[in-house]
Amino acid sequence: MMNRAFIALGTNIEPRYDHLKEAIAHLSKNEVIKITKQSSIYQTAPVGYTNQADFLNMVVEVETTLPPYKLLDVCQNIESQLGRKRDIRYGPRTIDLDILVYNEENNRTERLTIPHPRMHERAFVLIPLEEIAPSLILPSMGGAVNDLLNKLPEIDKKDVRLWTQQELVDE
Ligand SMILES: Nc1ncnc2c1ncn2[C@@H]1O[C@H](COP(=O)(O)OP(=O)(O)OP(=O)(O)O)[C@@H](O)[C@H]1O
Ligand SMILES: Nc1nc2c(c(=O)[nH]1)N=C(CO)CN2
Repeated sequence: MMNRAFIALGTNIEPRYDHLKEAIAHLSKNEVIKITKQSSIYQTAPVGYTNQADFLNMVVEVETTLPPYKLLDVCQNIESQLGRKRDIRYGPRTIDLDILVYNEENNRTERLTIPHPRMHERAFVLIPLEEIAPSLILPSMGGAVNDLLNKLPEIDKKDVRLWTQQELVDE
């Protein structure tokens, strides 16, 4: 069966753009995962643990025959392959892949909670997600992506802006 999932990517250790590109390449080369939509890349101020570098964030839509836990395995293997080390909670990372949504499923275990429990309060997730799926409905979170984004305080959104490849040249 074909399933639709959304995956959020984030990185704040250089070379950030390369980490995004490599993670996308790993996803694409998986025979049972097809990337069907890809947001722009956004430069975002760190949320949570704020004493760290700015992130690049984006969201992709995928079609896959993998069940949720297998998709999580793929995401975590990509994180390991790109050299992610886990130390500070919410701290710096070479790459982070979070499953935001998987079909209409609601799952709540420590290893995997879907929809992602913090996505509705994160502008760095909702802004790229809105770009590719504005009317995606998240019943457990109280509405469609564009509604959730409208409910976020302006102050949370002001530090999320489009990132251009020109900035790669300048970096
Ligand atoms: N929807 C999900 N997507 C990815 N990981 C999840 C999800 N739900 C639960 N997890 C679990 O969360 C654990 C910690 O993930 P991670 O270290 O990436 O957290 P974090 O990125 O610091 O914080 P956050 O989860 O708020 O983005 C993972 O080991 C994974 O099993
Ligand atoms: N801007 C931004 N801030 C974060 C991010 C992230 O991807 N982008 N990820 C975090 C850990 O999940 C904590 N804080």
